[in-house]
Amino acid sequence: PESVKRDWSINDFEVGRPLGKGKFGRVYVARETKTKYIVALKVIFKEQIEKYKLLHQLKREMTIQTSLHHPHVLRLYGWFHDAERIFLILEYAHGGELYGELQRSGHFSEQKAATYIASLTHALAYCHEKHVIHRDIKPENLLLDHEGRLKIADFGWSVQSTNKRRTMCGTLDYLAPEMVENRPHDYAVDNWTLGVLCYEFLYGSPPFEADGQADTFRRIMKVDLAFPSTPQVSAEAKDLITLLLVKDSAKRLSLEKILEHPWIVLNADPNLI
Ligand SMILES: Clc1cnc2c(Nc3ccc(N4CCOCC4)cc3)nc(-c3cccnc3)cn12
Repeated sequence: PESVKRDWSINDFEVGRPLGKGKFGRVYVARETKTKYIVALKVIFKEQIEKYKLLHQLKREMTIQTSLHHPHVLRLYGWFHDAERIFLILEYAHGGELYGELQRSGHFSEQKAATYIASLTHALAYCHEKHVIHRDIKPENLLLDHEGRLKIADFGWSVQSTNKRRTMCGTLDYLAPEMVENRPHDYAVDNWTLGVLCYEFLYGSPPFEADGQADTFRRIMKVDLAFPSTPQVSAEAKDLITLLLVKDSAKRLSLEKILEHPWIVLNADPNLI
């Protein structure tokens, strides 16, 4: 859209309520004055970026995010800055946080979980094609559009919403063993994360959750995977999770094979993928 070439300023927007706040700033819903187009405006304070020496990472993340055009990846339309703040002009996800929906419902149906996993798999296949890995996917970074379509909304600046939430920066829950051990990681970390998310969508909490980070670390390294007896989950779903939560990254089910897995084929809603 025309946003790509124009240089924007805060005067082009009527800023609405805050959607969430985080370490680096806040996200607001906003309306572009001329077109009345609704966007999300993410405000990042420069002194925070300088203090944590994150300008390089921010630039890299923004360059990546601007180049990604996929129905399941939240768009970054552009950005501008003033003396003390950087503003990111983002696609507004009308449906809010997937995490909120998971908290409210406890766990998702197999159809909803399979649809979200299929959407994520397509988005990750696209990201890998563009040589983008480790999108740091966790429920906190997943949003929904007005039709309930999943949007990956992360470029490293995940924000904690106003509703109660676990400490995001601390959680190891979604990291693959090679990440946790700080070994070189490749695309397959995202396949592991899909296994963690699939489990969490179906059971309501991640598979290696533990009281302390050290215990979570141990459970991840051991791949200490157990399936509770409730809620009732199909054998196919457990099969897919087991094929993804494999310590040897080379042996994890590929993104293509995930989309061919019987549980996905039988349960994912083709209209929402
Ligand atoms: Cl980036 C970006 C684009 N769109 C959003 C968005 N959208 C959104 C829509 C609707 C509702 N509500 C709908 C009615 O019930 C209450 C919530 C919330 C968020 N939220 C956040 C967000 C939310 C929480 C914490 N940190 C960020 C970031 N976003």
